[in-house]
Amino acid sequence: MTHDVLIIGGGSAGYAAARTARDEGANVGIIDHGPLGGLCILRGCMPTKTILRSSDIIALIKRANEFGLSSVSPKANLSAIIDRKARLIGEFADDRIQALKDSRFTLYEERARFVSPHEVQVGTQTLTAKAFIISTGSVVSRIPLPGLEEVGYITSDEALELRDLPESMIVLGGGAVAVELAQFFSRIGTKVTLIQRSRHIMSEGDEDLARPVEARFREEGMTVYTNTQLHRFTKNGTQKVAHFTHDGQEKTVMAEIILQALGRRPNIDGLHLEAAGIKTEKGRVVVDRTMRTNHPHIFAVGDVNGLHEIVHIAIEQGEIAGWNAMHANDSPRRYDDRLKTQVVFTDPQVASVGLSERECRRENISYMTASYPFNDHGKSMTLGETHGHVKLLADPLTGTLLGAHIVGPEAAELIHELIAVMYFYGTVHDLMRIPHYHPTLAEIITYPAEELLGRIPK
Ligand SMILES: Cc1cc2nc3c(=O)[nH]c(=O)nc-3n(C[C@H](O)[C@H](O)[C@H](O)COP(=O)(O)OP(=O)(O)OC[C@H]3O[C@@H](n4cnc5c(N)ncnc54)[C@H](O)[C@@H]3O)c2cc1C
Ligand SMILES: NC(=O)c1ccc[n+]([C@@H]2O[C@H](COP(=O)([O-])OP(=O)(O)OC[C@H]3O[C@@H](n4cnc5c(N)ncnc54)[C@H](O)[C@@H]3O)[C@@H](O)[C@H]2O)c1
Repeated sequence: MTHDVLIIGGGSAGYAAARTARDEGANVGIIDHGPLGGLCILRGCMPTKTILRSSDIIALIKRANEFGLSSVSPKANLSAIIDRKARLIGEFADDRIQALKDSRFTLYEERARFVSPHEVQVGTQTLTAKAFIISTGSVVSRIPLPGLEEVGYITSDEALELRDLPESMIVLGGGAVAVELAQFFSRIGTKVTLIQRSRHIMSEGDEDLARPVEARFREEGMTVYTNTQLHRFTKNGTQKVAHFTHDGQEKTVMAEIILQALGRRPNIDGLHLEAAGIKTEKGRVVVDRTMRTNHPHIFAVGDVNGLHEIVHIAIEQGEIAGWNAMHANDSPRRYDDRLKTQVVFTDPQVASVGLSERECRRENISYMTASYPFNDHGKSMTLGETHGHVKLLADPLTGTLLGAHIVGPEAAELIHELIAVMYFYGTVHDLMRIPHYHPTLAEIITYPAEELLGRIPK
């Protein structure tokens, strides 16, 4: 069987590529061994955000007194939370499965492997195509820490299926998976200890964004160790024990369950990329800005290229590859990460777009920055949501926004004004001219903008 475009992996990136290539007139084949639906829907973005809603609500109910309401002692029913998640995820997955099975595509529910740069084996069939788009996603990294495999652990996959509330949990790591799930379990009643190697959680971002989240975690009763080195894991009866160094001191922590959230790696297992001569580097498929691999007719998009494991970026890359695959002789579309955005859905939320201070320093980019705290902002005070701040980075001469970062209430929503302004190469002057309703959380953006405006040479 021959196709114009063959997509290997029908998750968010692959489906976006398939739809785009189809709209450009391609005869598209999609190969996915299943379960169909993709990480974001089945075990990523959507299930985590669904269960976090329950833990956010319970945390707010526990603060009833603060708002002049009689206190209540809510209790979480983890099994019911998982039922709600399963119901919603089932609906989201059904929509995606229907779309993949649409007659506009040919769906092969098989595992794919390359036989040559122009052929892919699925079951007993060999498929050929003018272009291939690899979108096989990522898998949890196995980290060789002594004793960890032997004592056993769960990953985010199993954490999203637990029905009995663990009494205690050690969370390894301080990335997005670790912090979102750590706060979920802590808020619904598990005694959580989070162990992070770097000096602060969410170590890819600026330190000032992590500190308010760590403070909130500790206030809520979580134990957070940063700046650690994990040594080994042992068992004490049914308890699992982590042995580590913290600030130079030997420590041990015991818990019923270990959640291993030490990162994911591109999923190239069993694809036989070598049979097609596709270049990889540190386990990721190497691509250029047009999403092409070292073969111009083979593309790789989403988590499998290891650029950013974020779903809207996976979709954007899929659309770029789907279009480029059908326009080999036109000027190619390119992926641009100027507006790279990430949100972590803790409370307070953390949202970033564009450059961080760390990136500006590393790349020698001149910038000026100003921050404003939510605990001095009227609307957040009325809401009782005063953790965190807004930080803007701008060009010191022109005031053009280079990056924007929010740690605080509704950061995930608030960041979109800044994404829009940056999309149009807007400046701090623009932020001051755009009307902001009073009293809103969004008004806070004007305070650091005003400070930066005052620093621009007249
Ligand atoms: C717990 C968690 C929470 C997350 N939360 C968020 C969030 O809130 N926001 C956000 O932006 N991102 C989030 N992410 C990241 C996001 O889910 C991923 O970046 C995104 O889903 C990746 O999409 P993809 O299309 O690259 O891969 P996937 O969706 O994983 O698709 C890969 C597909 O390839 C198929 N496949 C694999 N190998 C083969 C093969 N050999 N042959 C045939 N088919 C194959 C698989 O069955 C799968 O359907 C989260 C991730 C995790 C783990
Ligand atoms: N809200 C969101 O958008 C969201 C939510 C969850 C996941 N994701 C995406 O999924 C991807 C995977 O997330 P993740 O949190 O699993 O990975 P990650 O790479 O973001 O974090 C892994 C953490 O483990 C630590 N670590 C790694 N090896 C270690 C070792 N040997 N000892 C001690 N610590 C070690 C790292 O310092 C880091 O803090 C991320 O890229 C993230 O963007 C996004």
